[in-house]
Amino acid sequence: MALAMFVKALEGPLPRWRPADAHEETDDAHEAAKDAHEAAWYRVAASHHEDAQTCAAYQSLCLHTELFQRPQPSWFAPSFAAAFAHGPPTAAAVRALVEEVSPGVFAFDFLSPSFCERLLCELEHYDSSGLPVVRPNSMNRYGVVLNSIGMEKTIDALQRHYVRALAAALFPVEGEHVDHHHAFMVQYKHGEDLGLDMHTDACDVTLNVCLGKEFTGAGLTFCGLRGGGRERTFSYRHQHVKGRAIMHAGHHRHGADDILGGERYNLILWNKSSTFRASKDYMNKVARPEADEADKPDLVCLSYTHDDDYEKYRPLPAGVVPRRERCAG
Ligand SMILES: O=C(O)CCC(=O)C(=O)O
Ligand SMILES: [Fe+2]
Repeated sequence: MALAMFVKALEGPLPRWRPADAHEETDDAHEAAKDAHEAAWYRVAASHHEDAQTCAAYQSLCLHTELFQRPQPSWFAPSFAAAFAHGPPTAAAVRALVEEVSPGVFAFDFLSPSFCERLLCELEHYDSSGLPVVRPNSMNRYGVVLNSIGMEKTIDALQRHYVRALAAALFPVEGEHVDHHHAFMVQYKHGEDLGLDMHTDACDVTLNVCLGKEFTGAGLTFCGLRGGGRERTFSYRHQHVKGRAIMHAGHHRHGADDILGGERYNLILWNKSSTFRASKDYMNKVARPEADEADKPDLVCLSYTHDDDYEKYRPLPAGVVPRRERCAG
């Protein structure tokens, strides 16, 4: 019976449950909802199917097959590999490995320069393969989602064996047990995206590591925590260094300053925790208001994507549609 239901589910969405005495007048509404539900299911299924085909196709084209397997100690900076040589380090050892460069922002040497170069070559090779490119999110017009090219298992292992211990030690509430993720590469250069508007991440704990290449400008500006009362107050400007990573809470407002010259590529891992997301702490977090627009913000902390009062303080950047028009449309 259970097997039969499972097979049925693979064929398509299960029929929606309806109370036996549902009134006939609601039939049309129910039918419309059922159609929408089914259409959504088929869209998701088609997209999974396309992703699976892309991953399989790229396996025979990729440059470095080891990048699609378990992470190796040689991928990491020596200090990072040493800290994990005998399994995940204690919280005290994690604290000794990282530097808290600003409250809630931790920096540490993470990847070896040669690994950064290999990963970048692979991602550039993917880009020139002609296979479909899944972009990271609505804000990044370039870059690629790593799971969509076949690296999901590698990133799963990276999260489980390395990142989880860091997130748990540095963010004991949100990061106690990160267990799923969205992993992507972002890129900035003249003629493409120059920077990234102020935002918070759709995750619990973010890991952000610079892969190179050479660049000037392109700092990462931090303001406050969403709902913390000082969300739009400047706190820190980070200068990325190849191989070095930062870890911060997803609800820490940040944005990428425009690049002035060269090219910058970063690998971003949005870590999410199922346990945290089922907790009261999480419910309280999402219930907090976005930004306190009563307070006078620091100009660098304003977001044209998220703040209704942006234009009260600054003209919109060229080409940006006012938020009220975007939201009305
Ligand atoms: O460019 C960066 O370093 C950060 C990018 C970022 O914050 C994001 O993609 O969410
Ligand atoms: Fe971000």
